[in-house]
Amino acid sequence: MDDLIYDTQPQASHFVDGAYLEDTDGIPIDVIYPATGEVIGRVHAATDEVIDKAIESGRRAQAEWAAMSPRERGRVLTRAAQIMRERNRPLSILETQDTGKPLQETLVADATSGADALEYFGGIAAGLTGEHIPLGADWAYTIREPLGLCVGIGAWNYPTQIACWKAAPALACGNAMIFKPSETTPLSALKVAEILHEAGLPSGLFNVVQGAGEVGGRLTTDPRVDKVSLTGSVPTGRKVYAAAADGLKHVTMELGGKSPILIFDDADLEDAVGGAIMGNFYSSGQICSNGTRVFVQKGLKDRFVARMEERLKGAVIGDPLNEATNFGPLVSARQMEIVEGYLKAGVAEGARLVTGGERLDRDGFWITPALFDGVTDEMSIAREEIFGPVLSVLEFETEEEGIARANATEYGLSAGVFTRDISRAHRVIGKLEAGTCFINSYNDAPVEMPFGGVKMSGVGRENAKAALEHYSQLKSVYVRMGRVEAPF
Ligand SMILES: NC(=O)c1ccc[n+]([C@@H]2O[C@H](COP(=O)([O-])OP(=O)(O)OC[C@H]3O[C@@H](n4cnc5c(N)ncnc54)[C@H](O)[C@@H]3O)[C@@H](O)[C@H]2O)c1
Ligand SMILES: O=CCc1c[nH]cn1
Repeated sequence: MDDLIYDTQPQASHFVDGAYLEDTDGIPIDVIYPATGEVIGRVHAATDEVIDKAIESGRRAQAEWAAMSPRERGRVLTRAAQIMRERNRPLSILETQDTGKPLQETLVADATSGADALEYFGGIAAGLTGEHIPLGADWAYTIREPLGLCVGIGAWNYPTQIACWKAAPALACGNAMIFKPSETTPLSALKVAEILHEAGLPSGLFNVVQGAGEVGGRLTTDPRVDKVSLTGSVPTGRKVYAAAADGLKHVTMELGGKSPILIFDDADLEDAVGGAIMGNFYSSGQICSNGTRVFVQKGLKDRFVARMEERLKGAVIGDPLNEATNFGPLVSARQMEIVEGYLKAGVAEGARLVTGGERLDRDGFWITPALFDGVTDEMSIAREEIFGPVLSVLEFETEEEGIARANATEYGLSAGVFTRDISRAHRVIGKLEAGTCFINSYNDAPVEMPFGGVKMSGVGRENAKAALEHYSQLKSVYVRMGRVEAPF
């Protein structure tokens, strides 16, 4: 499979009912390679006819899929995982072309993460059982049933991973899914659909339709849809959650963050710097869980900043398809403008730009990794999600102060602690208001661990056994063994 290269112009815009589907009446969407700004493909947003076909085929297929044994469903997912692994390189190249992320990253974090999810949920599908509840002479039992037709709506930073993190638990539980990728990165989800069908997934169970927020909105509000799972920003999450609530639909909301990393004086400096690099500059800083507020205790702060500046010289910025490159462009001109705006705001508000933050004089959307020191809590770079390569260092003195300042945000996606004092590590993590936490590490996202946020960062969890709760519902059955006693 290593010689397989996918065409960046897909066969058609949508994948519906087991086949590619085109309808050029839909609004055209150009696919732009972020490293050069070139148009490398074009898709069309789904028309009402495409959406209707996706919904109808999904509902039809779901009824039969739910009637299969969970083990049979799991086998299809496991096979898809295997195909995905075999095609990791061409899938990674396509992901790099879609997102601009370096191939060095996409080879290890995108299709591989998608395959992990398919394998994990394929493996535990057979364990989807209810429970027996003894009630003296009588008893009850529960059955874990699917929700029906689920809609997945993706962000642009991890297109393959997001499609698989949603599809794998949904399908394992016996649901169908319609997935709408971000309009910025429409390519990879089509490959996920191809692979699932090649692995034996019946037609209609995983449909991909293209489009922007308007298509997402139509899917969210359609009464034939039972659940909506969004990965996106908080403003979009508010809209989608509200629209879904009107139909009392189930939701999963994987939203944005402004996560803290607390680095104590006793931390291993190299690990702390490495963790902060993983939490700020991987994927050019475009990761929801990034720890962009790096609180460093006073005794270590200057050494931390100096060492970070030094290690940032190791960023290899260049052609993302060259495996030596470890830092790529931002996903779009719009995202680059947003980041530039925050860089200017940081300087204007009095933070010290230690290094980076330069726009490169070349085609594409390039900004070098930026390190700010002397950041204070009220600055916009410390309060708002930037979603770009901008690390802010904030100094703190005591544990209590660090925790209070870390929690002073409406977000609650992730948090990290670096310290050699293991009691302190657990004590601090216990007090941090975040859904996904790390001790002496940052940004690991294994499928075995639940992923998601608290406060404005989200509702529900992806991955692990926890995801099954969000793609299934319990039916309770009371069983009377004796006669029914009634008052009359
Ligand atoms: N928590 C997580 O797991 C996670 C993961 C990745 C990204 N994110 C977040 O995503 C954001 C970046 O991604 P983005 O710019 O693509 O986000 P976005 O909110 O702009 O868009 C996300 C998706 O929602 C769709 N959408 C927009 N308006 C809609 C509406 N009214 N109804 C239905 N769908 C609508 C978009 O077309 C896109 O597919 C960041 O805030 C980041 O933190 C969160
Ligand atoms: O972007 C958010 C999800 C994620 C975190 N780490 C890898 N993917």
